[in-house]
Amino acid sequence: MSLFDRLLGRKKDEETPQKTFLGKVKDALAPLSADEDQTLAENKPASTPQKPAESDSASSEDHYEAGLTKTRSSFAEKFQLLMANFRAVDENFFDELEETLIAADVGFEIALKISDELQDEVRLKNATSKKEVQETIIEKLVDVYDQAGNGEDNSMHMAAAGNPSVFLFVGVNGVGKTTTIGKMAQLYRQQSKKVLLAAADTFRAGATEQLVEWAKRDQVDVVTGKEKSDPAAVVFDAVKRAVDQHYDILFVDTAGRLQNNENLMRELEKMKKTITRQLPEAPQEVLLVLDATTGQNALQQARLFKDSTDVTGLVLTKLDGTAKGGIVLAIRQELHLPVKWVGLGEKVTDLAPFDADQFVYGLFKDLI
Ligand SMILES: Nc1nc2c(ncn2[C@@H]2O[C@H](COP(=O)(O)OP(=O)(O)OP(=O)(O)O)[C@@H](O)[C@H]2O)c(=O)[nH]1
Repeated sequence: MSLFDRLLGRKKDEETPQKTFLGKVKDALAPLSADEDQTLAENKPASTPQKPAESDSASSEDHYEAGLTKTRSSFAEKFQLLMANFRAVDENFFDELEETLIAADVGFEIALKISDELQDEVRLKNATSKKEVQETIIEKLVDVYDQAGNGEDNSMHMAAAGNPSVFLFVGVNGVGKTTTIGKMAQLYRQQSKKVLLAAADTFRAGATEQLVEWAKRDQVDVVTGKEKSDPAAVVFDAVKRAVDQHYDILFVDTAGRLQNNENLMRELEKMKKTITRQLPEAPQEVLLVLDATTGQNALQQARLFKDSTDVTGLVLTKLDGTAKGGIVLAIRQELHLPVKWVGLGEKVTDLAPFDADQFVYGLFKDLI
């Protein structure tokens, strides 16, 4: 069944009063109960990628829907305006469609591609009425979105049993690295993981205190260094402690800004080598954190980091504060880097594992 059909079914279920929306969505999106999921997770070899099971899937759905409100309503509004002015399937119409897509930050090239493919499809289906055209467009958008993520591995990679998993967080300053670590550490700790944080952003005054605050709130341990000290030395101490004291997960917070990008990338490489020297299989994840509110700028940053370091996945933060959620499509289509987590608010609970179905539903719900 295509993603579009699944979403359509979900929408119909939502409108059917006899079964609750939540119940239906659970059937459609979560074939395993939390218990089954947990049992399966326990039976998997330790190297199998895992994410913390959602302790409350209802809240995850609510988060997606609420977190994507701005993008959804902004796109729906523009799209409805486009359709309200619909006269015929002509060049004018497709020009306006391109503009609507670009405004949602799906990216220029993708907007053109979608528009071209749609022109073919609308003709092929001989769609002329407003309703037919609208349906074809939404189906195509969902389809393009789904295809772009084909074969994408959104799971978190974990170390073999007995070794700590190391997650290195990179990204420019202010994107939400520290906040994401704070939220994620809490999630894993709730799963009874022994969690250690490393404050390797020794560059920015206040960065260490911020992480120490999170560690207190999460009730997890943290390794710190002096301001302006060598971040690799902090990483060295943290990895050593993680190994010696049998931690399950080590989160490494890094600086977002140095004198220049070259220095920043060199510093990251040095940290990675420090990790690998002690734990050859680590880091299991190098997560690039991007601020969704910066739209195409985020894409530019992703290109830069992807070229300089082995990014394994993305965390897209602040989706709640932007109408530019279409950026996920641009990232998927262009960079082929899996989005692994999304930040949907400032609270500790406002972090969710990326779920394509929930995301697309959150985007197009009002138009399906
Ligand atoms: N609305 C919203 N705000 C967020 C989200 N994630 C982070 N923030 C906010 O973004 C701001 C910057 O977050 P930080 O975690 O300090 O960013 P950073 O990347 O560690 O910054 P540097 O330490 O300067 O490199 C803070 O005010 C966070 O509360 C999110 O998902 N939604």
